[in-house]
Amino acid sequence: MTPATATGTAPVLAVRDLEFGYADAPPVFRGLELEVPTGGVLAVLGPNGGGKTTLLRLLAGSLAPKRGRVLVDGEPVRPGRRGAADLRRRVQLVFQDPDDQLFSASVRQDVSFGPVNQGLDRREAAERVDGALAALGLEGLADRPVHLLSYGQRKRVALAGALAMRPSVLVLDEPTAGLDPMGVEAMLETLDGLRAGGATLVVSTHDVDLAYRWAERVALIDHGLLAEGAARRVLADRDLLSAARLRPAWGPAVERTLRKAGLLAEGEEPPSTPEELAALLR
Ligand SMILES: Nc1ncnc2c1ncn2[C@@H]1O[C@H](COP(=O)(O)OP(=O)(O)OP(=O)(O)O)[C@@H](O)[C@H]1O
Repeated sequence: MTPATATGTAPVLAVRDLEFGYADAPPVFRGLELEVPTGGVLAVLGPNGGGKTTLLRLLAGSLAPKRGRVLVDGEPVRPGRRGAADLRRRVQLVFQDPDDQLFSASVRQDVSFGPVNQGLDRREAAERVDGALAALGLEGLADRPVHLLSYGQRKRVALAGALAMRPSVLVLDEPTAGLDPMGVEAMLETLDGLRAGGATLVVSTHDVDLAYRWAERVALIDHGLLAEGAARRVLADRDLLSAARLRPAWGPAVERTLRKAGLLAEGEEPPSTPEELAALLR
């Protein structure tokens, strides 16, 4: 991953004047401008069909823009297959459904696929695979057949495979979708660990409350960028949420109520879990 850098430095990824549409359909994006700050979590929110997956795939080089550019570390991605392959290596996409990503017989084989295919020597590849398995708590499952794992475990294996590529940016399509509440918290804890290590994460979600409590920045999209900025500001704006066809979050309403009741001082962070809220009200 990139070394630890503070949010607010030059963007690690940017799109400029980007246009993309699927065959025989109106463009999903036209003139799209977006920057992904280095370090921290950018959550991409929008309604069903709004273009979240399409944007993530454009950022990760698995779709090519019809017009405009993607820049990594300020450098435009070269046109053509080699440019796209370079982008895919530096920006790793983790699909929403792990079964779209996993195809090897065992967990270790699957996580090894990227590093081995990249031509790394065996020792370096094994080191990366061991590191990724450890980061995801999968050491005990390394030799298990992938198809015998639970959905949540398969999601972790897919993430480990991306991590083993040591990308500059991890792009995760709905990483918490389909997980039970404990699975969601475990996934967030893992992603928090990566963030603390300096990773840049781009995460799509429909969950406004999750983005409010967890992401530093958000991009609201619905066939174009509606707003981008600090999660606490954008997601407290009911008009913006309504324009993005999203329901208001509980978080901002709770925060407003606590401040009005004098239970939260100026500059004090609002609670981000039910337990923290309960402690504040005790
Ligand atoms: N392979 C494809 N071929 C044609 N149209 C597509 C394809 N994939 C997506 N679309 C269309 O592009 C638009 C954006 O879809 P996309 O999957 O990016 O939205 P999304 O925000 O990720 O949706 P969801 O929240 O339902 O996953 C939609 O109108 C969708 O029907």
